[in-house]
Amino acid sequence: MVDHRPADLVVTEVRLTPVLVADPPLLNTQGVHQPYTPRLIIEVVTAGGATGLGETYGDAEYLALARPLATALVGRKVTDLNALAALAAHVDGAAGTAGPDGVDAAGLRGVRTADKLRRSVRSGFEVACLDAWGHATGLPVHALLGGAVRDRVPYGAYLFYRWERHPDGLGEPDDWGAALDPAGIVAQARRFADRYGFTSFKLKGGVFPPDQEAAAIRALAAAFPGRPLRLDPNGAWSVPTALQVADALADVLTYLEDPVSGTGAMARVAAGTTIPLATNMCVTTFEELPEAIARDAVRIVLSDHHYWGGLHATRELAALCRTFGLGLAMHSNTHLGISLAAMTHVAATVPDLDHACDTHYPWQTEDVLTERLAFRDGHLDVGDAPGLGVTLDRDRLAVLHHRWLADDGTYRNRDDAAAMRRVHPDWTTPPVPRW
Ligand SMILES: O=C([O-])C(=O)C[C@H](O)[C@@H](O)C(=O)[O-]
Ligand SMILES: [Mg+2]
Repeated sequence: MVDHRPADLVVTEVRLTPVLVADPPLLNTQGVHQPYTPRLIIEVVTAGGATGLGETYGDAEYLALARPLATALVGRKVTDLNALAALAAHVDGAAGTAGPDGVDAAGLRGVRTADKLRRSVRSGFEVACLDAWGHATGLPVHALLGGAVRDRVPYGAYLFYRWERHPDGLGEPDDWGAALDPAGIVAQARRFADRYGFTSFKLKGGVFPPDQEAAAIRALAAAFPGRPLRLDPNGAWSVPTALQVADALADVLTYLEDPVSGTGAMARVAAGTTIPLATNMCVTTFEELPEAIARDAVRIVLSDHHYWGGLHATRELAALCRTFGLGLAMHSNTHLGISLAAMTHVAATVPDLDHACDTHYPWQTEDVLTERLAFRDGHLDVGDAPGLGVTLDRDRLAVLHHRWLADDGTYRNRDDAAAMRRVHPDWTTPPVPRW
């Protein structure tokens, strides 16, 4: 272990860098991804000279909470992680910026509460502290969480209906091409399988009428016999529609993800199908767990360390899932390599990781790391490098930050419905249930 004095672990500086990251025109039930999506990169510097990296959502409401937390963290130790929650709660009170509770309209993030916003911000700081602590001591983050129980973490292909390009030539072009029907989805899945070795496939649904999406799942089942398949319409269906689709796909789906909106509706679907239901929408906070468990609404919780408040909180969630017989896997939104590395470290420490984790990462052609994380046979190696095991590329960070600075505000908050209006001027977020 590297020699260090406790004083070396004191935070002397926190740098916040909002960035805009290129994102392809991926479709979901609310609209289409913007050409650029906001993320926040957090750097924590210690007295001993270690620097730690964290990443979280970068929309304005997250930045507003991150700024006072960055100031409050200076003078604390990077090991002081149990105090981070109180610190985050305090700065929230001072800033008064958490906004009203309700349902998140951008990016299908489930319930929106002040506490969840605080947790999402805090998660990026916790990861940065763990990374700095790891660099100071020579230990990987998974060791600081109690140790890895696996040496590689499985990920799945996250399939999206998509356009070839963003309208008006905006954004950064890629060579994936359009995917708007079963053949396009199968071609996309093949490319994911060939390039990354993924053997599980999740289709983002809620875009086309359910029979078309069921046909895409059937086509995937024919192309990849016996492989785990999932369908996620982000709560866009009614209970009867969900039951029909579940019935039609019972022999091929590993699980159905958020077919309907709300715990009550999920419980009604769960009671009428043998397919396990998974969620990253009706259970995204600890407060939502008791009702979901009591009503047997979900079998699998798709954790997202941002929502839940960080890597330690994810392990608390894992313990609760284990206690109540729920499966655990991991959800992903548009993110960069720092968050993917953080996910991988925590996933490595969770004994019961029941399914391959989701990740958007292959869709992101840009990163702020010197070296992209590389999937091998559908897995990421856990590794024993200090901290998260990743290195910041300052030049790339500056480019993506400059894009954020140059933006007139159009992309600083993710809004998939607004992005859709560029093509369909009358588009509004469809009411739920949509079908
Ligand atoms: O599994 C999910 O529900 C998601 O990943 C939510 C995301 O916002 C996804 O739908 C997206 O980015 O369009
Ligand atoms: Mg989902």
